Amino acid sequence: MGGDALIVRNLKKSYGHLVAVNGLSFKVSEGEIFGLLGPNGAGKTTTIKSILGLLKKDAGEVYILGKKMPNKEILKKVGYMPQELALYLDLTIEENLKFYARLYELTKEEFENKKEKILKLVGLEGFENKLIAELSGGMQRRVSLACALLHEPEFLILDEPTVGVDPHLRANFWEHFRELSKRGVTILITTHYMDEAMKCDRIAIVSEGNIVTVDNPNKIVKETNSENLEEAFLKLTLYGVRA
Ligand SMILES: Nc1ncnc2c1ncn2[C@@H]1O[C@H](COP(=O)(O)OP(=O)(O)OP(=O)(O)O)[C@@H](O)[C@H]1O
Repeated sequence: MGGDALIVRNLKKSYGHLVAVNGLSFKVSEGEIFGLLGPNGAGKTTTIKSILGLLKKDAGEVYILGKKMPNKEILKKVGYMPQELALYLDLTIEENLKFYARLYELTKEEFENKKEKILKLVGLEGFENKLIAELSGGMQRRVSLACALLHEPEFLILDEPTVGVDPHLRANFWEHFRELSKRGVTILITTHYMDEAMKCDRIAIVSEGNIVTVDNPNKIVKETNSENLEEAFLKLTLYGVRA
């Protein structure tokens, strides 16, 4: 692993009186798969959106790939899969992919080359002409992931990418994430699945806008004297045990 792909310092974000992110600081190394784990409402999505500049942070500093955010140029090197569906329902899979390709300024040739590969990865070859509205929820998530990966980003931010995706494809996705990481792509991912969190190099457990612990998931299990990550997670987020 190389230098820091992401530096977050003292990030704060409130919605009115509600403090969603309460001064988070963490770093993610180049090529690392870093998970954000936390109960519903812990502040994970707010953290991600503030990192990307989609939400205006109240305080703190964020650097992605060495550049202070917000920075539009850096966003070209970032792939983002939001939790909510960011697809045009009345367009086909191919038309949605094309839309993202234009956004990321891919040439027609680059698009054609990458399209096949990406559709295969998400298990949607042959479905190019299907309307998004006609797809199942899981299939729509797969198209969203394809859109985030199309321009081969150096930094991937995935907000619960595998919700509604069947176990077989979930395993495929994770194999691909690991391959990307080996090639130096950095991945910041949120998940509620403990088996996925165990596959991360490190995780930050977030609760009520604060980081409770950041470490390798196996170490967190060990240091909280837990049988597994789920038990460690419950101890850390319900009973406030520190790892
Ligand atoms: N636009 C908003 N306006 C007001 N409050 C918000 C808004 N978005 C989020 N919140 C609140 O901020 C807190 C953090 O929400 P956030 O979506 O960041 O949590 P999360 O950890 O991503 O949750 P989940 O696991 O359910 O996706 C919650 O209390 C939520 O209700």
